[in-house]
Amino acid sequence: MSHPQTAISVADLRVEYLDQGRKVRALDGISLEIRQGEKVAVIGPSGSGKSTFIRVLSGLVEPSEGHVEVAGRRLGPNGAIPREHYRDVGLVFQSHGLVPQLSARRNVLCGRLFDYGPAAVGFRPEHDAKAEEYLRHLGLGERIDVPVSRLSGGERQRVALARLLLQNPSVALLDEPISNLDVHWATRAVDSLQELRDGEGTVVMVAHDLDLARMWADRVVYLRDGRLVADGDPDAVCRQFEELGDTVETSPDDAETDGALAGQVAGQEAGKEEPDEPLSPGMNRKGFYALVGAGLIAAFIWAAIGVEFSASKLFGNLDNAADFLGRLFPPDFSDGVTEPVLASLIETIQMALLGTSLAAVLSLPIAVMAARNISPGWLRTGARLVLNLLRTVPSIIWGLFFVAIVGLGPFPGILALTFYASGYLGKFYYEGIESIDIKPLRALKTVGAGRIHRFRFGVLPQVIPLLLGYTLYMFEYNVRSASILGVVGAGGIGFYLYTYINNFNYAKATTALLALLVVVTAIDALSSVLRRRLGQAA
Ligand SMILES: Nc1ncnc2c1ncn2[C@@H]1O[C@H](COP(=O)(O)OP(=O)(O)OP(=O)(O)O)[C@@H](O)[C@H]1O
Repeated sequence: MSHPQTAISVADLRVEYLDQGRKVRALDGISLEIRQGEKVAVIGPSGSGKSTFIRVLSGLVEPSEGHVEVAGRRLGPNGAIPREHYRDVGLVFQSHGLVPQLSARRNVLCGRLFDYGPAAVGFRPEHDAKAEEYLRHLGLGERIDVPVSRLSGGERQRVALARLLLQNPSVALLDEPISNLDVHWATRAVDSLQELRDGEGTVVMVAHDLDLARMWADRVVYLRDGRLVADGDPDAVCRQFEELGDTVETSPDDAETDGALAGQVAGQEAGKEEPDEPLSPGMNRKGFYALVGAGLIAAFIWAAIGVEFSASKLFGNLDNAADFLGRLFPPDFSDGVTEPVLASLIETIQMALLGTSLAAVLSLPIAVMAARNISPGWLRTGARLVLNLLRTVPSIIWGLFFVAIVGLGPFPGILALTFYASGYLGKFYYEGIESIDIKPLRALKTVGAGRIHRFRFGVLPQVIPLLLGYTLYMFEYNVRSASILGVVGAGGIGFYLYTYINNFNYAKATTALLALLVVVTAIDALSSVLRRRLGQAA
């Protein structure tokens, strides 16, 4: 254990990344100590290892070698970071790590999640008041309850800083936190860092502005090619930096090394553009697409020959077609037809509504179990198997099964729709859950949020609009599916369609089809408006 006044202790730190099988050394033998309360700026040209340094101190990237101790806790190698670590250590990335769907206020409040139990409802008034005070101080008084997705890059940076202030950690680590701010707000932002732990907070900040580093920092650390070039008095170190002719560039927003972290976490390279290189020896991308195209054409020909597909069969029977179409019109609108058609149409919609709602309830837990980013492998495999099975059986076959079990009527139809739609909804849901942005989740973890908090504040706001959209789409689809279940006696308008056509009452069948067309078109229009709204809310 180091001296109690030491906030950060690093000895002989080395970090290597694996980049397409090659080792890239990002940090190479860094040793330094930072005392509690010190304000340290880290400078260096692009690629010198500044972000990696911050990430190692935060516990997000493991050191390959060396000793790292932050806020009295030894980090890595291969050591899990306890949640308590993130009460003492706060982080701000250039890519903010905010939850876009939540308001600025709620994002800031997430900085205190550590103080709340998983089932807590609402935040304490004193935290709310403080969150508001910090947002106002940083010039966001008018934007407090606006979702972060509608804020500019600079505004988001200020929200992330306000969250750090509310978290009030003893060690604050910031990676280019003010790159999008003008001088006025940048100065105010760095000044506000003095408030952390009543001035006793330790701050390590990657800085791209040498003037700001000179003005604000007690000490400047200068990295180059992963090595420590200088460490000490801000004026002297910045002068050395200028004399060496280095330049500090701001990392492009969002493309910053968050990708680096993803690479580490997933064990694969990230944040690198895929080059247009040969896909396998001797084949480039164009050759690959030509091969795929030829394969598709061959598959089409194979299928057409297999089923004796021939356009001449249709055109050779044009007389029959004309005769059939002639008998469809005019539709029969007599009461004896419209009344049962309308009643069965209403039943069809009711079946689709119930089937879709039950499917949503049934498939959501299965989807959570099937999502790669949430569930362990063994559970995932089982859950996906269940969803595949549900999807494999067509709705009409489910209808036959349930008619055999519970008898004729709309009830077996509802069960058939529930089972069939669960297979699809479950797949849509888990793909939706897998597509969420994990940066905000990671950021929530770094303010000490537990699993349930991360799900409530990080996953749900992102997926709810998406899942509602899928469910609406499924309802739309189920109205169509429900319209054929009557063929097997499982309720809905299909019964009349089937009976009319079987008895050659084509004019009556046309009436039923027209009624169905009107309803399906209206539901399509309504559902696409609703889905568009949900998309905007997302
Ligand atoms: N996930 C990764 N995989 C492979 N190499 C990586 C990865 N992340 C970073 N590197 C490499 O490690 C070195 C240090 O990168 P780092 O992002 O820490 O530097 P930086 O000083 O923060 O750069 P910048 O100012 O451009 O953000 C660079 O050579 C970079 O290409």
